[in-house]
Amino acid sequence: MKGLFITIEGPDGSGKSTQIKKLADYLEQAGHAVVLTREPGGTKISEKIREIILDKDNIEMDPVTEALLYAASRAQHVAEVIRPALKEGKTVICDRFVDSSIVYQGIGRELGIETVENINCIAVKNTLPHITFLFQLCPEIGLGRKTQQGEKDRLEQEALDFHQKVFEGYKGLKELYPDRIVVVDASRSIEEVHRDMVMAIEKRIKG
Ligand SMILES: Nc1ncnc2c1ncn2[C@@H]1O[C@H](COP(=O)(O)OP(=O)(O)OP(=O)(O)O)[C@@H](O)[C@H]1O
Ligand SMILES: Cc1cn([C@H]2C[C@H](O)[C@@H](COP(=O)(O)O)O2)c(=O)[nH]c1=O
Repeated sequence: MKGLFITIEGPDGSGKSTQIKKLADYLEQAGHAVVLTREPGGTKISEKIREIILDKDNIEMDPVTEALLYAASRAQHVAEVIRPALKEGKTVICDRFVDSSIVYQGIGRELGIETVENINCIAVKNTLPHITFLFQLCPEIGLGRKTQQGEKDRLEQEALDFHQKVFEGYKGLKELYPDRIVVVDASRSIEEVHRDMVMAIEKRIKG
C-alpha cells in the first residue's frame, strides 16, 4: 500500500462531508492525487447496497443482515476503488469506513465489536486507514444540523437513544486504535475544524 489512506468518522451531521471537500482541495493544491469516496457507496454495486440499507421506507432489517450489507458494500469498494488507488500511490479520503460498522452495528445494534471486526476482516483484508479523523459532536446538535436536509434515511430515523449510543461508542474508539485516530471537536466553526485537520495531516506526512 503506497498511498495515504485517510478516513473521516463521526455521528450523523457532525460535518464530515463539509470537511472532506475542504481537505481534498487542500491536498490537491499541495500536489496530491486525491480520490474522494464514501461508505456505504463508492462503486455501482456499493451504491445499490446503500439504497437498500438506507431506504427511507424503513423496512425492518435484522442487525446481522445490516452488518453484512455494510461489509459487502465495503468489500466491493475496497477491491474496486480503494486498494487500486493506494497501489498507484494516490491519497484516498473516505467518508466513513470500518469504524462506522464497529460503532453503529457493534455498539448501536449491540452485535459486539469483535463480531463486527470479524465480519469486516474478510471485506478489507489488510487495507486499513493510516489516519482517521474522529469528529465528536453530540447527537442533539448533529441531528439538529441535518433537519433542513429533507427526508431522513433509515439510520437517521432511529430514536435519540440509538444516536446517543453511537456518540458514546465513538468516544471509546481512540482507546481501541490510539495510533491512527485523531479526535476533532466538531462543535467549532468550519474553518477551525479544517485548520486542525490540516495541522494533523502535515504532522503525519512530515513524520
Ligand atoms: N462546523 C460546523 N458548524 C455548523 N454547521 C456545520 C458545520 N459543519 C457542517 N455544518 C452543516 O451541518 C450540516 C451537516 O453537515 P455535513 O453534511 O457535512 O455532515 P455529515 O457528518 O457529512 O453528515 P452525515 O454523516 O449525516 O452525512 C450541513 O448543513 C453543513 O452545512
Ligand atoms: C459505513 C457505515 C455507515 N453506517 C451508517 C451511518 C449513517 O447513518 C449512514 C450513512 O449515511 P451518510 O449520510 O453517508 O453518513 O449509515 C453504518 O451504520 N455502518 C457503516 O458501516
